[in-house]
Amino acid sequence: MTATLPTGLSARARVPASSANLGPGFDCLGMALGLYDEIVVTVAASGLDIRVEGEGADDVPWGPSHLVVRAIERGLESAGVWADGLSVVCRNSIPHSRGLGSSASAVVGGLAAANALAAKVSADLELSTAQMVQLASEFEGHPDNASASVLGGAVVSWSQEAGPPEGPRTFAATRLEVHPDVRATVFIPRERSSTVHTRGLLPELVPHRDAAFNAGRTGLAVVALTSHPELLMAATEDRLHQPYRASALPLTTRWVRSIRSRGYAATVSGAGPTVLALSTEPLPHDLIESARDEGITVLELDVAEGVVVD
Ligand SMILES: Nc1ncnc2c1ncn2[C@@H]1O[C@H](COP(=O)(O)OP(=O)(O)O)[C@@H](O)[C@H]1O
Ligand SMILES: N[C@@H](CCOP(=O)(O)O)C(=O)O
Repeated sequence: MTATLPTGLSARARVPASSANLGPGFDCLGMALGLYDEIVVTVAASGLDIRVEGEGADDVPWGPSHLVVRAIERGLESAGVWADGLSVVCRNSIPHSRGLGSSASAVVGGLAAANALAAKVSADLELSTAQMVQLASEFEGHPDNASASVLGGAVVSWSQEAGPPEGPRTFAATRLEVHPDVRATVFIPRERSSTVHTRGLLPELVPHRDAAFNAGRTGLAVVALTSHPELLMAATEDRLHQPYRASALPLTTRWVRSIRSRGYAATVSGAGPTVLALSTEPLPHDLIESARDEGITVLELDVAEGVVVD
């Protein structure tokens, strides 16, 4: 039986951004980063009232098709609860379409807020962390981003395909504890890039030697991130997606090369255009200043914990 949530019941979710792939771990490695969206959901007597502040406020729809609203509805349905109306406030700091997992953060934040509402009515209704990973990954489509925003730290995510390729998939993820010396710096260009567009540039098949190269580098990335950060340069090399996306991301590609030429590990963050640098010391001042001179926003971010609700 579906429980109806009482009017006035409220929950808040604070959800981190994420950087997917981390170089070689295409569609399977991710890291939560300390840049946050906040979502406040209150049960109303009827209708939908939505307010968006900050990143994307002028671009996203303020109505039922809003990604956060759709995620809240999915979360309520999965937890087996019903709200007669909703008031939703989104305070966004994660830039959209820059390769920092904004869409996954929106979905994880909406699901987590809905789950918190359900848990306030009855602890028995609360979805588990594994269910959150599954729901967020199937809803958003990028388990590397979604798992990082749910679990925090760095993550390895994987899926089991049941039946035909377009059929339902079971997603799972595990968290890696990032070595405390690892620092994450993001270089965020002004220009946007659509994940769907740059995924379309990837070939259906890749040479076996490139697949083997990435398998080795992905294993190495887990070691470098958790216990041997001195291996980060080799561990962030990739042949599966960055070379194919380079033509669509000239500024990003130039900055990945430029940072690496100075001896610091750098990769395309997710599908770009942001560059993620991973280092054990702060990046040189002149490097950061010349990026800023090109209009690139440079931020050193903490490796974040997963979504938090209250
Ligand atoms: N907080 C949000 N609220 C509503 N929609 C969002 C939010 N974040 C992202 N989106 C939607 O997702 C799109 C960006 O997704 P995508 O191209 O995958 O880039 P990203 O790397 O930022 O996830 C935005 O254009 C917007 O439609
Ligand atoms: N593995 C995906 C990750 C997309 O991340 P986003 O932050 O750019 O949406 C990919 O590389 O396409």
